[in-house]
Amino acid sequence: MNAPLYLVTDEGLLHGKDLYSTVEAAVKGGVTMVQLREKESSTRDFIERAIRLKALLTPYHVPLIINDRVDVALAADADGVHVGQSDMPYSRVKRLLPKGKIIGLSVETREQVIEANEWDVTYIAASPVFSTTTKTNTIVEWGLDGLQWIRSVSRHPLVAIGGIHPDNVASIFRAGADSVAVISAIIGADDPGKAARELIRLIP
Ligand SMILES: Cc1ncc(COP(=O)(O)OP(=O)(O)O)c(N)n1
Ligand SMILES: Cc1ncsc1CCOP(=O)(O)O
Ligand SMILES: [Mg+2]
Repeated sequence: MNAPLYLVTDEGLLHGKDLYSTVEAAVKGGVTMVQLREKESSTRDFIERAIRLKALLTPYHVPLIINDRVDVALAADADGVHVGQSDMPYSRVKRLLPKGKIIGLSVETREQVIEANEWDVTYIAASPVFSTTTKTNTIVEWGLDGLQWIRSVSRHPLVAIGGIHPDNVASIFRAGADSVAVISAIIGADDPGKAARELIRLIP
């Protein structure tokens, strides 16, 4: 996986901006992977957005990941799924998704990091690396020390998510992350393309 700048969507933070033009601007600015994260919408709306995003992203060769929902990923022929520790278990996701699809997994505890070494996930996501108001039902912040610890024991590519902005991007990569995933730093920005360009410039 080579996706150093990972954009996760959140309709609630668009503040009137259009989802598709926001994502396209961010991709033009340097985003290398996109996750459609819909916590409120109906299954039908989720699938419709996934199909539109997939069509938008394909010409840019940017993979589309679906949060939580394997059925939506299959319906939209997305490139993969991201699951957390309360979502469909890895073994089921693996069985349902065609070979070659991306599987991302959130890790919130040291035990979960060790357990993931048994599995062929595409990446693990340290969740959250820093506290964030975008998602509050989390256990504990990994911090930079936590990231370093994960890097030392995990065999998987490491994504960091939560509270990431231009001032802390470089330190996150120095701690061993392969990728930063952001919501508010791009989705909430007045100029999402510029925000993505600023972040990509800071990635070593
Ligand atoms: C890249 C990435 N990392 C972590 C998460 C969080 O997943 P989860 O813990 O299942 O929480 P929800 O996003 O489903 O609320 C993520 N979505 N993406
Ligand atoms: C989805 C998710 N999972 C862990 S933290 C988080 C939210 C990240 O949002 P932001 O980049 O705005 O802090
Ligand atoms: Mg989830």
